[in-house]
Formats: sequence, C-alpha cells, structure tokens
Amino acid sequence: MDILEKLENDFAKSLQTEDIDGSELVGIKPLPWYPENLAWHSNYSRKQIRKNQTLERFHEFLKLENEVGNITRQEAVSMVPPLFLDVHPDHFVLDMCAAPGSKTFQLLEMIHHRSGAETLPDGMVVANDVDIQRCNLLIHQTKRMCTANLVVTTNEAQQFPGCQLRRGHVHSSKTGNFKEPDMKQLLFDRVLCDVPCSGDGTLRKAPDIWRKWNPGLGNGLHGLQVQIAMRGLSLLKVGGRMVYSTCSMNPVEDEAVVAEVLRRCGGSVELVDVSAELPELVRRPGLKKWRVQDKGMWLTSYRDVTKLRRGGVVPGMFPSGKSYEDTMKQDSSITNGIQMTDDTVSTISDLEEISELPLERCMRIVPHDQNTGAFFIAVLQKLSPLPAIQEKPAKKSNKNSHSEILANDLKEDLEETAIAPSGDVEVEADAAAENGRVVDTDITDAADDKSNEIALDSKPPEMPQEIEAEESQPSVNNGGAGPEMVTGKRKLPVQGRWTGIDPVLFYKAEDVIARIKEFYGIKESFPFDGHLVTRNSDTGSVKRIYYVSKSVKDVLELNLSAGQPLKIASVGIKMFERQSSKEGALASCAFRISSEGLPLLLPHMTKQILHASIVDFKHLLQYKSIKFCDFVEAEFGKKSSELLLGCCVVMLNKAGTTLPDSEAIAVGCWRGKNSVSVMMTALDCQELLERLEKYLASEEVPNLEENKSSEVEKVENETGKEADAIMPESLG
Ligand SMILES: C[S@@+](CC[C@H](N)C(=O)[O-])C[C@H]1O[C@@H](n2cnc3c(N)ncnc32)[C@H](O)[C@@H]1O
Repeated sequence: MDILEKLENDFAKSLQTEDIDGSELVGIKPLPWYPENLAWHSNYSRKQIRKNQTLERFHEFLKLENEVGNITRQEAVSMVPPLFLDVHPDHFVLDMCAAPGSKTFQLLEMIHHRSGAETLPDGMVVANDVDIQRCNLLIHQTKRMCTANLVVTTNEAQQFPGCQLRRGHVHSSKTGNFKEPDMKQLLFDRVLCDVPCSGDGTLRKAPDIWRKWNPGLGNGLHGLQVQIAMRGLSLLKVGGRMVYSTCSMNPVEDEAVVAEVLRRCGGSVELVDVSAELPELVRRPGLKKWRVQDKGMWLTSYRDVTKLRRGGVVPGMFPSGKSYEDTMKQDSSITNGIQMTDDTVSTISDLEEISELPLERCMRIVPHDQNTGAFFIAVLQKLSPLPAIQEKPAKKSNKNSHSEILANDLKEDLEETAIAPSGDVEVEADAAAENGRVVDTDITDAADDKSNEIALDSKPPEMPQEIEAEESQPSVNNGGAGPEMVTGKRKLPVQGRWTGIDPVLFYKAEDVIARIKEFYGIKESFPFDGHLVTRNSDTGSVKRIYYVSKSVKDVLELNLSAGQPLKIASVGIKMFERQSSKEGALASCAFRISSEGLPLLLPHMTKQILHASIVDFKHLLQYKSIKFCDFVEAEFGKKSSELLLGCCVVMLNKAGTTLPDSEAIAVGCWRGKNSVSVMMTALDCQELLERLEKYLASEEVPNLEENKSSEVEKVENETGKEADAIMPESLG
C-alpha cells in the first residue's frame, strides 16, 4: 500500500505539473477497469526521462520496486483474463499455460487477498507450462510472492493429469512416508487457459511479428488449443469457471476454438455473458462469421478445402464446424444439386457460414479502443459433467517432430507499460516472454510415443543465476544439479516416473524438526506435520526445507498415491536453510529461517526475537553487521548477546514511527559471537530503508561511521548476496 500511496500522492501529482520543452507531460494514471487502483499506466520515452528530473526519479523508483519485486510491469490487457475468473481465496486454480507467470502472480494475489501474512488461504494455484526454461522464469518471478500455496508443474497441458484414484488402488511409495490421501481426484474451481498462440495481438510491441506471421501459424495451433481447452474443462469442477484467452485476433485461434469446445461439450458447458463485469473495460463482441485462409486461399466453409489440405485445415476452424459430408448435404439442399468432386473444388462457394452459438459473448480487446495490445477472452462455465468421451486427456502428441517452440524475443518497451503495485510483494513480469508459441503443423495426427518426454528430460535448462543448483527449486535438473556420479556419468535424480528432476518428499526427520521447533519456540498451533517438503532423497544432507499449505499438501499426497503423474518443478515456500558456514556449525540449530518464510513463521515464533529501536534497526540495514557493544541502545546489545548463537529475527519497535499497527517489520539476522548481522541482500536493505524513511520520526540518528569495523566494511562490499555467505565473524 506504500507504493500505491506514493503513486497517488507523489508521482501522479508531481508529474502532472511537469513539462518538457514547453509541452505538458501526460501524467501516470490508474487503469480504470482494474479493481482498487492496483494497476497504473505510464507512457514516457527514454528521451523524456533523460530531460526531466521528476520523471527520472519516477523511473528510478520503478526500477527499484521492480527489482525487489514490489511492482509488476506488464502489458495492460494481459492482466484482464484473471479478472474474469472470479477467484476466491478457497479456490483450487489451474493455470494451464502459465509461464512466464504474470497471470499466475495475479491469481496468487487473489488467493491471498485479505489473508494476513500468518494465515494461509485454503485455496492454491497449480501453475503449469510445458517449457521448462519458461517454468524456471515463472518460479523465479513468483518466488517474490512468498507463497506456500503454489505448485509449479511442467506437464503437457492437453494431458494434464487428473490424478484420479481407482477405488482401493494406491501406489506404494519408496519413501515410506505414505498415507491414504484425503483427495481422490484433482479437480479445479477455476482454470485459466491462456494458450500458446500466433501472438499477432502483440504487434505493436513486437514488430518482428509483421515479418514472421502467416495464416499457417494460427491454423497449426488450432488443434492444440482445442485440446488444451478441452482438458481444462474436464479438470474443472461442475459449477466452475474457465477463461480461455489468446493474444491473437485470428478467429481460427479464438472463436473457432471456443465454438469447437462448445460443440464437443454438448450443452455441459456454457459461454458466459460477462457484459456486466468490468464495465470500464472497452471490448468488442466475438465474431459469428469468419473465413479461413490456407495457402493463399480464403475458404468460407470446409467444403472449400481440397482433399490434399484436409490434414492441415479441419472442420472446427469454420463457423459451422460442419464436416465435408455435412456441408455438402447442406449445399445440395441449398444449391439444388451442383456437384463438386472429392479431389478438387472447381469453384469456391461464397455461401457464408454463420455460427449459431452465442459467440458474441466472447470479448475482443483491440489496440485502438484504449491504447493497449490486443487480446481475446472467453468465459466458460461447466454446467454438468462432460460427455464421457470428452473427459479423456488428448493423446500424447508427437511434438518433437511436429512442433517448433519459437523463441520469443518480444521486448518489453520499458516506457510504455502498466504498473501493478499491491501489498508487499510483486514481481516484474517479463512481457518479452508473454507469448510462448508452439507451432504444431499436424497436432490432430498425434501419435502415442515417448520421444517428447525423453527429449524434455534430456535437455536440461539453464537456471536463473541466483538459484543454487543442488536440491534447490526449480528442481528440473541441470548440469550442476545432483552431483552424484556413477562411473563418470551424472546420475539423474528421479521424481516418480520423471527422470531428470528432483523428487518431492515429505520431510519427516523428527529430531531435526523438534530442534527447529525448540530453537525458535514455534507454537504447537503452527502445523508442521506433513507440511515440510524437501527435494533430496538423502534426508541426512537436506539443505533446504520447504513449507506447503494444507491444500498443496493434499495435492502432493494425491499425486504420490496416483503414481506421481504430476511433474513438479517447484512447490511451496523455502522456509529453512542449512547453515553451511563454520560458525553455522557451532549453532545448536542447523537451520536458519529463509527470508521468504519469515513473514509466515514470525507470528508463531516465541524465541530468538529481538526488538530494535528505529535507530538501531536503521543502522543494521545500513551497516549490515554491528557489534553488540556498538548498538546505540545498550539494552539491545545486551539482549542480543543473551540470544543463542545462530539465526534470529530483529523486529522494528514501532514506538517513534507512524507505522500502521498491522505492519510488522522484521528481518532475518545472525547472532554471531560478538555481533548481529542482517541476512538480506543489499538491494532489499536499501529498499526497506527507503520505505522506512517515510515513517521515521525526525529523530537525530547518531553516525556509526567512526565505530565501523573493518569487518563491517567487508560486509558492505558484498552486494547482492545473502548475508549467510558473508557473516562477518566467520570471515575473520
Ligand atoms: C501465451 S503464453 C502464456 C503466458 C502466461 N499465461 C502469462 O501470463 O505469463 C503460452 C505458454 O504456453 C506454453 N505452452 C505451449 N505449449 C504448451 C503445452 N502443450 N502445454 C503447456 N504449455 C504449453 C508456452 O511455453 C508458453 O509459455
């Protein structure tokens, strides 16, 4: 909320009064259709930023808040689909094609809406994407959300597992950590189906598409899009809502897909009229008639398709969805018996097809209506179970031979962007990766083969730099992961039936858990049992322990029982990390609290907590490490020295600030032999300091400059690293 206030009260006002070279600047504005003013629009060129100081300050603010994850920058319309999902905090949500994760982030915000840091919502999000590299991007982005209610999977969406258990059939688990699951099938209250598409709606930002686009792209994707949407509907609970969206304006990828799934679902699914929702959002109705282009020909109906082209162009691409025979039957009754041969079409009929389905309920958002990219959105509701045949996942596609993942090099224009501030943590969404596209030339001929699975596993991705390889998430193995070697070859980790990705295991080392609970004084009311997870089958050398919500725990148990069909790349929130430094080994608890897990754990902790005055708190953030005797308040120094050696938490004492009561400000620290050190990156310290400035009473803060030890200087030199690697006392 600090950020929102800054935008509203500072930048929105100050930028309004500015001008450059005599002409007024257009201010920043909230997007009128986004709830609670949580999304803003700005439009400045680099040249303007260079010429104006307020603009430069605004730009710096955006950069910093973006880097620490408090602001997401993304194309405005790309934020629309989740808004039509009507997500509640207790919903199970599936994001079928989720990477790079800008919409996943919104879904998580909705799940966490109004739940305090210490309570977890009942709902959860499963974010899935077949492309593992893009999944890693998603994991990196959503990390800033600090959520225990997220599972990231990397399955093919059209085959996404329902994990349905047959009665009495439960897979045994090698781990011995097995129990009968509470859930018997994985079904969702909400499904977001933001499918791969040809991306022509992003033309303004990605001029490259002018060169690359051709009608074959959309035609090639239609089959996959239908399969993904059908799978989404079969995983949707009766009464649940699914949003289908693309950033393409091609009806073959849009209305034709919606029409085809409606036909296949035969009345069990309804296209919802959402004209009363988000009234400020300017949108146009979906098309009821269109033509299909193939090899330079405009085709009005499937009867126009030559036999040779019937592999690439299918009846479902046309408004009626009618097969060749059906259109011919219809034609003969209309045209009084004019015959066409099976092999060639002598004349292209101009009998126009018009869909009988209420496709006008779909939404088309076009650039010239409100200065955005283009988007297509359809909202579907499941009224009853699908016809039995449609419940099944699509056959495994022979994807490697037919598909080509196009690297998307769309570049986010830094200056024309929507800003979405909210709460404490947000993320920069990489608009460059907004539209991963898969071109599948013949998806309908999908063959059942295993080549795709093997290829995915054997082509390990590159991890984001700051993610340590071994046993950290994302767990999909790369060159650095799983250092176990067998006769010179790296032994790949195994997660159930998936080779090359770390296993997901419930952490049950009772002695370690008891030690953690005792050291931090964790209240019994905080559920630990079954909520701790690791990615290392060697429990003795576990480095990281993740915490999962009850909802995620249930899904993991179901997945285990069903034989692990979910290919899990990341799960839950990193809660504890093993201390690896020399001094860490001396601590009576081997695990420190990670900064992501702290907000969740803190309200349940009774030990290892210090309360610092503003002055000492600020000094800690500035100098990173302070000796007990150097704290301004001697009492604070004394209390620090009385703590057990190891991880501790320093909370800001609010007296003397104007901080709202609800806002606990705390940082993870290390109580060393003689000092306390902050365990936060330099950037996060800077951001917190800047945020605090606003609340600090006009108190004279004494300068520690003279007392600053050489050790402290060393710490300051270390930028961008977690302080556990730079604990001053273990450096010396
Ligand atoms: C339009 S992008 C998704 C953008 C994302 N929803 C967001 O808001 O950040 C489409 C995604 O679909 C993924 N994809 C392509 N084929 C897929 C498949 N068969 N199953 C799952 N994901 C797929 C691509 O890797 C790409 O990340």
